[in-house]
Amino acid sequence: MSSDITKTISDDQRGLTVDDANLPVIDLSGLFTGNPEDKARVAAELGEAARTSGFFYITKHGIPEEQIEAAFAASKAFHDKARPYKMKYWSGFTTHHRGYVPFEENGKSFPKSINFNEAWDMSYEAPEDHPDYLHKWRMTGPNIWPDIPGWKETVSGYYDAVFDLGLKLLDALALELGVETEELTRHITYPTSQLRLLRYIENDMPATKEVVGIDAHSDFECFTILATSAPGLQVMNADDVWIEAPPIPGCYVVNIGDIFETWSGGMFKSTQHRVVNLGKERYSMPLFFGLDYHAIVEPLEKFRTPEAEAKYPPMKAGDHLMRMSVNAFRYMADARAKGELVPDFDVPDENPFKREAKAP
Ligand SMILES: O=C(O)CCC(=O)C(=O)O
Ligand SMILES: [Fe+2]
Repeated sequence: MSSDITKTISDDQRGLTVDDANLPVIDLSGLFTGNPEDKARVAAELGEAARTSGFFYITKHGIPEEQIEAAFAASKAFHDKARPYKMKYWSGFTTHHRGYVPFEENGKSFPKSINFNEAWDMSYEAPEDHPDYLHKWRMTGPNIWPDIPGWKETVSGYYDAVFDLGLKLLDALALELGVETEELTRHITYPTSQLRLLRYIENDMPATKEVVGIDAHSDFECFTILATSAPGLQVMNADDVWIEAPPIPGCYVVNIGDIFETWSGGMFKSTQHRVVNLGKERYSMPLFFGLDYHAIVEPLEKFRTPEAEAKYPPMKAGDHLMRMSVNAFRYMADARAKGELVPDFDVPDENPFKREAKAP
């Protein structure tokens, strides 16, 4: 297998390049000065981006480059292990989605369509007597860890740093929406905020609608803070056109998710995005900043117009995550088929937050 082959990329997998499209880069340093005017300025920029494309880069975010590199290195150290080692930590051994997700678990139509990625998944640490852990299938509970020396410390330290950054962003976005931060943070005690350590697998298949790095989707939580090692990511802009979002040194990519779209009554956009199958090994680390499983999500009071209420009926944050995960991970679909996972919510074929791209 070679990574320097000329790839066949079908037309529907192409995007505008950064030269043709406008990608906001927002300097967050104003969130760390303690000066309310600085914070308001950053919040206004975040709001502008969240209302238009729902997607932006952030720089001066306060997380040291070495810490991000160490987390990438930990991801590579795990993914470089042999398959039998990785399968000892298969997420299918858990009922709260922790550990290793091999690529053939991805998507409900494998092998007709292939998402060429594998992942290590962890989330907010919750105790083993947490009622939602005992209940099962609620994405809540203790993490598991591979027995690689220092790995847990590196990855959990990274998680904590990005989680804290998420709280800062949440606070700024609350200001921008004109609501008390507490109105949002009251839903966060043991959140289902997952960190994925993704590796996209080298392959010489073409890039088509069926063969992708990750299929087009929106994220299900408040927003996502994403570090990437290489090109491949595309995001849908405000005109529903795909644009390439390559890594920019020192920056994270942030996209608004389904929860913020709902809270804002549709004013903030939950960004559709995908990773094209460029066939090269690629690493990425999204942290999906979410809420407690049982948090009820609906338009915030000030955005509760009749249209918004009709479009965004109340949903449980965790049910939304689970109904999407049941379709996304084969072991969950299997558990459901065997009657071990019995959803007490509807499982639609498609995410109601999906938007289609304009024809290329
Ligand atoms: O790898 C990336 O750049 C994006 C990953 C992603 O969209 C996801 O895991 O939800
Ligand atoms: Fe995503």
